[in-house]
Amino acid sequence: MTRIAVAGAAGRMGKTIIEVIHETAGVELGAAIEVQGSSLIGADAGEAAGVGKLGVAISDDIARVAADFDVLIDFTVPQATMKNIDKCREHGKAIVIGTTGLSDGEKQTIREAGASIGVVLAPNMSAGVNLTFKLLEMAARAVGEDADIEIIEAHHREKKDAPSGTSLRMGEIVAEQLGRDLKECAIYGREGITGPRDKNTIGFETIRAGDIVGEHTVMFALNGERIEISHKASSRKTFASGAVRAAQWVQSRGAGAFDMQDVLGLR
Ligand SMILES: NC(=O)C1=CN([C@@H]2O[C@H](COP(=O)(O)OP(=O)(O)OC[C@H]3O[C@@H](n4cnc5c(N)ncnc54)[C@H](OP(=O)(O)O)[C@@H]3O)[C@@H](O)[C@H]2O)C=CC1
Ligand SMILES: O=C(O)C1=N[C@H](C(=O)O)C[C@H](O)C1
Repeated sequence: MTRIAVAGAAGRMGKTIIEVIHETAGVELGAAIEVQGSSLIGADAGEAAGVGKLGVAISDDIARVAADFDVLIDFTVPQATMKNIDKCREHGKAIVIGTTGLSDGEKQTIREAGASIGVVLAPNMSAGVNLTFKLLEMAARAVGEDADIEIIEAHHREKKDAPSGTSLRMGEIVAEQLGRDLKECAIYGREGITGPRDKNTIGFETIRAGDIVGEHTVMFALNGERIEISHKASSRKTFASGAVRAAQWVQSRGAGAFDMQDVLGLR
């Protein structure tokens, strides 16, 4: 049995993860964490998630519930994730991180925690997106040098970070295959007299609208044809199921820094 704690328990992803834990054999909700001052501290996490009473009160202090879980799943904000990684290190707990908008330095600190605890960090926990990453490697190798490459992503109106963590990872994968540095070749949106397109750039377009769960398209445009590799998520359960699977996987792995390619055996 894997006992899971959920950070950001009252958030969109936190509630969905609690729902998936409730529906999945071999896992149980051990603890639920929310930000200090939240009106839901002390409330039942199952009731807050809409699945009925689970007997787990939402806490604002990981230290106080450390004996109740094996793996923390964190879908919050970078500032909270960085505090949670320290707490997990302190208490010897594995962690699965889905939070996006992390800086390069923050990602490096998270990976370094893998020296003492199990860490899975991935901007997208869906099996479909992780398969898409492999297709992008193939497409970039086959036509990337000759193509104009554009990455288009769409998410709900409440999303805090842009471009999405997934689209940035897609850009990195394509750039790596082409021997380019994404930091130098990325163009984020266009406006004004931009002139003709520089062939070596990778463009990003961001849409924020309505309740879109998460959509990503990478376009490889050539003369006379174009290839579009797309993924469209229609339910947050696809991410939540991946996160729960990662929690079970990392519990049996021990220390190390991993991503969903490792969890899904796609490396
Ligand atoms: N890797 C993946 O597969 C996916 C990643 N994501 C990412 O997950 C993150 C969360 O997304 P989403 O659920 O939509 O966002 P929400 O804003 O709905 O949820 C975030 C939750 O974290 C809470 N929170 C903030 N600070 C803390 C803290 N210190 N301790 C505990 N909880 C805290 C927030 O509380 P409050 O609102 O009170 O501030 C909120 O309830 C984003 O970075 C998003 O991009 C999303 C989907 C899939
Ligand atoms: O905030 C979201 O909702 C999502 N964020 C992730 C990202 O930034 O890539 C993944 C997913 O598309 C949903």
